[in-house]
Amino acid sequence: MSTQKPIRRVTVPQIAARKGGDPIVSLTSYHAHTAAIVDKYADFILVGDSLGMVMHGMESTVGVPLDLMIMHGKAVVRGTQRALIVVDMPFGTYEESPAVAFRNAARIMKETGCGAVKLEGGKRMAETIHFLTERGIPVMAHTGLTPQSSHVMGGFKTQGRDEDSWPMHEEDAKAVSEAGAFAIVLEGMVEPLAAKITKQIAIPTIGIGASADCDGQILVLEDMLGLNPKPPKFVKVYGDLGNQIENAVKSYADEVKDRSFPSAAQTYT
Ligand SMILES: Nc1nc(=O)c2c([nH]1)NC[C@@H]1CN(c3ccc(C(=O)N[C@@H](CCC(=O)O)C(=O)O)cc3)CN21
Ligand SMILES: CC(C)C(=O)C(=O)O
Ligand SMILES: [Mg+2]
Repeated sequence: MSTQKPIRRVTVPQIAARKGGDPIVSLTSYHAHTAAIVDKYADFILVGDSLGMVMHGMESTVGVPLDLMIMHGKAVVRGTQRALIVVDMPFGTYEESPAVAFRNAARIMKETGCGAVKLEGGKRMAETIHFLTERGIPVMAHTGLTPQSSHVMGGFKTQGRDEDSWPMHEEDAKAVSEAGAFAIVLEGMVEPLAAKITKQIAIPTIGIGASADCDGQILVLEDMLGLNPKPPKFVKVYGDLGNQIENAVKSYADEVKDRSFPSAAQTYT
């Protein structure tokens, strides 16, 4: 029998209470073994729908199925014990009505064991965010550059370049905060707008391509590890995994060809 006490995960209220406090650390993860590493350092881990592009080679996040989010969500929950796990609701699973959103969010939570869901949209999603949170589903909001709307926006476009659009972005953030979201991702917006919104609203802002003044930051893990050959400008590359993987694969290929792999250590006698 293990005497080790189970480690309790970071809770939604603990994240919400970090407004204006110690910066919230978060990364995406789609995979059990990498999530186990991220779990030691992140307050929450996002199973993002960017997995469609990163893991499955899709051109956008629009084609990501709910079942795929659930499969990767399960993998990350199994691989972790400490961080709060947040799973993205994919395009088409929440926009139609609060009732449809509830049905799909409840499925995500029951089947993965995650602690919260995230969905894209400001004012227009406020009613749905209220509906979910009133019924026991914590919601992280996501405004600014919302990749699921890339077909309407004409691509992945930085938001707030034109100061006339600032009031709209400020109202979006205020609306989701008042609707009950416990935190909000601000993606791809000019720095002063993200800083302004962070000061105005009561919930923590999590920046990606936004501002160092946000209450926390998030990046796509594979981007910051150096696996994405063409990362967006807002990514800081902390690792060199692309080259490390290539060198390892090349060594393996060489050793297979010259029969130095497997050697005695890797064979059953
Ligand atoms: N690997 C990956 N990383 C991400 O951060 C990410 C995804 N995938 N998929 C979903 C969205 C899409 N994201 C993106 C993708 C590209 C740009 C991009 O190319 N931006 C331009 C700026 C364009 C402008 O200024 O309007 C850039 O040069 O960085 C931005 C966000 C962020 N998310
Ligand atoms: C970039 C983050 C915020 C995201 O939504 C994702 O990875 O899908
Ligand atoms: Mg996403």
